[in-house]
Amino acid sequence: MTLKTVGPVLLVGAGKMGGAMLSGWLDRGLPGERIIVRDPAPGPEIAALIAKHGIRTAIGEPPAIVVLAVKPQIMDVVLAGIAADIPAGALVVSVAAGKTLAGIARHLTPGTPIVRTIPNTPAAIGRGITVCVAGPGVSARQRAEATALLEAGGEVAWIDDEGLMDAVTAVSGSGPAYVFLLAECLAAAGAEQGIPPDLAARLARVTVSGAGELLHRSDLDPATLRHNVTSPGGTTAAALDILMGEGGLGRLMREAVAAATRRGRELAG
Ligand SMILES: NC(=O)c1ccc[n+]([C@@H]2O[C@H](COP(=O)([O-])OP(=O)(O)OC[C@H]3O[C@@H](n4cnc5c(N)ncnc54)[C@H](O)[C@@H]3O)[C@@H](O)[C@H]2O)c1
Ligand code: PRO
Repeated sequence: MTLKTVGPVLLVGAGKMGGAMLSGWLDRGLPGERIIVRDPAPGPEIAALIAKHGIRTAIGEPPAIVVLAVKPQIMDVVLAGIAADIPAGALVVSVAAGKTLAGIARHLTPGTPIVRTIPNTPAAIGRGITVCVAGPGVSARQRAEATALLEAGGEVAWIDDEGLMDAVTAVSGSGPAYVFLLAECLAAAGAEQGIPPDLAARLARVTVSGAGELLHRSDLDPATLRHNVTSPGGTTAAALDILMGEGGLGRLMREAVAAATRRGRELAG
């Protein structure tokens, strides 16, 4: 199945995540006329995409896929409002953190096929990863259709155990924020050592994105790439003694991912 034949797709919520997915779909050739966007307050960039690509904001041809990309906290209210507009047999794809298949199904006609997913914002440039779990009644064709749509944002992985979704959210859904924080902290630390702030920010940005690109292109694992930077007794080793020491990045990351996983469970509602 190709992206060009997917849909029509109704996107409910075109904020940071829905907007990133929309950009990915358009960049990779989903025609604007096969997309409907429902968002009471789209940002200027989304409004510009809607105008440029002739995207509809009201339902005409019934959608074959409905992508739910509103905040988990308002999902129940939004679902109650749009349930009647979801045609029988249409596939519902949720990207909401925490919200379970059963929690979404409660609002929909019994038997509605639902796929719960967690994408991430690099989907905007086709470099994200989306993890999916299918509810009962999702056909092989609908799985293929969901995969084609989500692959516009990068890689797609299917899992069978919905219980893993909160941990997945904590790793790949939230993960880009941890990497951006690393760039912020690296810049701030460089400035503290006397580098002018603008240059420190540039060094951090190019270093983090360059290291990410090297990881992306290389066949080597991250530990080997790290070893390749680390001369025995050198400067990197001195820094890694801190970062890999007790209370260092390993422990902080474990605690951070555990906290995000717990929060996902709370958001189930
Ligand atoms: N941002 C991420 O990195 C990320 C990653 C994975 C999953 N998610 C999930 O994506 C969902 C959206 O998160 P976000 O970060 O894009 O939030 P956001 O606030 O940027 O976007 C939400 C959008 O929903 C719109 N909206 C509000 N009420 C609506 C309604 N009644 N009908 C239609 N649209 C409505 C808002 O105007 C806004 O544009 C959440 O459920 C979140 O868990 C986000
Ligand atoms: N952003 C959403 C949140 O912070 C879900 C993963 C990334 O809850």
